[in-house]
This record gives sequence, structure tokens and C-alpha cells, in this order.
Amino acid sequence: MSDKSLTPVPLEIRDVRAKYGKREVLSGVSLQVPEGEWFCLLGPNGVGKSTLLRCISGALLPSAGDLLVAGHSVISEPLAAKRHLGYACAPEQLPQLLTGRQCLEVYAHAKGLQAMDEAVLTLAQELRFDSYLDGFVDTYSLGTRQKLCILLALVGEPALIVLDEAFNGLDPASALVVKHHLQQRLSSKQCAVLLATHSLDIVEHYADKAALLIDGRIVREWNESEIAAYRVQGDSAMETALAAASAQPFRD
Ligand SMILES: Nc1ncnc2c1ncn2[C@@H]1O[C@H](COP(=O)(O)OP(=O)(O)OP(=O)(O)O)[C@@H](O)[C@H]1O
Repeated sequence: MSDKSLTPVPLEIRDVRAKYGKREVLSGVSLQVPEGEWFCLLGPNGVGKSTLLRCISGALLPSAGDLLVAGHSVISEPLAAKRHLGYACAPEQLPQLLTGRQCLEVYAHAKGLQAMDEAVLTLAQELRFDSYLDGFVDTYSLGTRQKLCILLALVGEPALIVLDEAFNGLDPASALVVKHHLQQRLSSKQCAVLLATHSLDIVEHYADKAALLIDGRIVREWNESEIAAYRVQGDSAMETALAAASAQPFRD
């Protein structure tokens, strides 16, 4: 029998600061994403959403603080942390000279799998990606690349799935397939989803929690019942609330 109290939280971010050169972009971000939660990170352009996601992936070393994926520090235990992380890179970061299948095999190998997960192959079929598996990435359309980024993020049943605007470029039917797939994983597997997005439609219909990043800090969080209330209210209620929260002066 598993003891839930011993299961580490998929993501814990502790007072993270990050800079590019001398310019500080993240000024002390803390948040937790527990198992089964779909968490949306919101914020105007250029506030540091992708920067925070890059810190989680280990691509950018924070200047202070720590990030734990399934209880493992991205900074001091990067290999263990990455084994539990599914990070969808940006489509332009995919290796152009590999096929989709080769990319999936590299990720499966990195996750220590003997064979590709059935769930990922099934999703590839549902997304009509299977006919592209043996084509080279540099021949893919934007949406097809985006599908591969999402599939790669799901290899190895990660405890934490991190998606940066991953629905951009997906046709509506494919986007729906991915949303339902993520919901299924969240309800049946031990994982959490962190999505950076500008799509309030996704927040209203799929998120359990959302947070607004401004000037390098989380300035507002919305829980499930607040999000549900916006959905029921309709009439762009969340859009209006987000615009109002974004307009506040937050810097000391
Ligand atoms: N490699 C880099 N070198 C220097 N500055 C960078 C770099 N990457 C991002 N920045 C800057 O850091 C800030 C935060 O960028 P980031 O991409 O994290 O924002 P974002 O919230 O994801 O924006 P968007 O919603 O437009 O995607 C921006 O001012 C950006 O210009």
C-alpha cells in the first residue's frame, strides 16, 4: 500500500531569482504544484514565464533559491530531477536533422526505458503524428513540431509535465486530444502539469490553479473555485480580472 504522505510534491519552487547578465528577471518566485493539479502560469509578455520554466528544466541556473522536481533539486541533483521531468522544448529547439522517431528514442533512452511508452505511441496516433514519425524534423510544419515537443515531454511518465505555450500552432482537434490526454494523466497517474500560457480559455476550462507573474514575482493566485466562478460568470470575466491585476503597480 502506498503512503501518499511520502510522495514528494511534483514541483516546489523556493524563492527563485534569475538574471540575464545584470538584469534580474525573477525576483523571488515561490510556488508548489501538487500531484493531480493543472497549474497555469500567466503574465504579460516578457515578465519571465519562460525564464522560470527554463530554470525548472535546468537550462538556466537561478542566482538564488531552489527548484525541486519530485523532491529532487534541479541544482544539486539534476539527473534525478530530470528523470521525473517532462519538459516540452520550443519547436525551434528540436534537433532538425533527426526524425521524430529518433527524437523519441533518444528521450526514451535518457529516461532509461527499454521501449517507447505505449501511451505516447497511442497519443501520436490520435494526433495523426504517426505518419510523420520517420520524417526529418526540418520537414515538419509548426503544428507537427509542436506535437513532437508534447510527445517528448510525456515520455517516461514524468511526475511533472512542463509546457510553454504548447498549444500554439496546434489545430483545434489536436489541441483537444492533448487536453483530454493531460486530464486523463492527471486523474489516473501521479503527475502534475505546469503550463505557461496566454490562453484564458484553457485556464477557465482546464486549470485547477493559476498564478500571475509580474515584475519577477507571483502577484496573484486563483484557486479552482475562483476559476470556476469566472467560467460560470462568462462575459470575459477572467480576462477582465487578469487585466485589472496586471495593471496594478507591483514594484516596491
Ligand atoms: N537569453 C536571454 N538573454 C537576455 N535576456 C533574455 C533572454 N531570454 C529572455 N530575456 C529577457 O528576459 C525577460 C523575460 O523573458 P521571458 O521569455 O521569460 O518572458 P515571458 O514571460 O515568457 O514572455 P512571453 O509571454 O512574451 O513569452 C524579457 O525581458 C526578455 O527580453
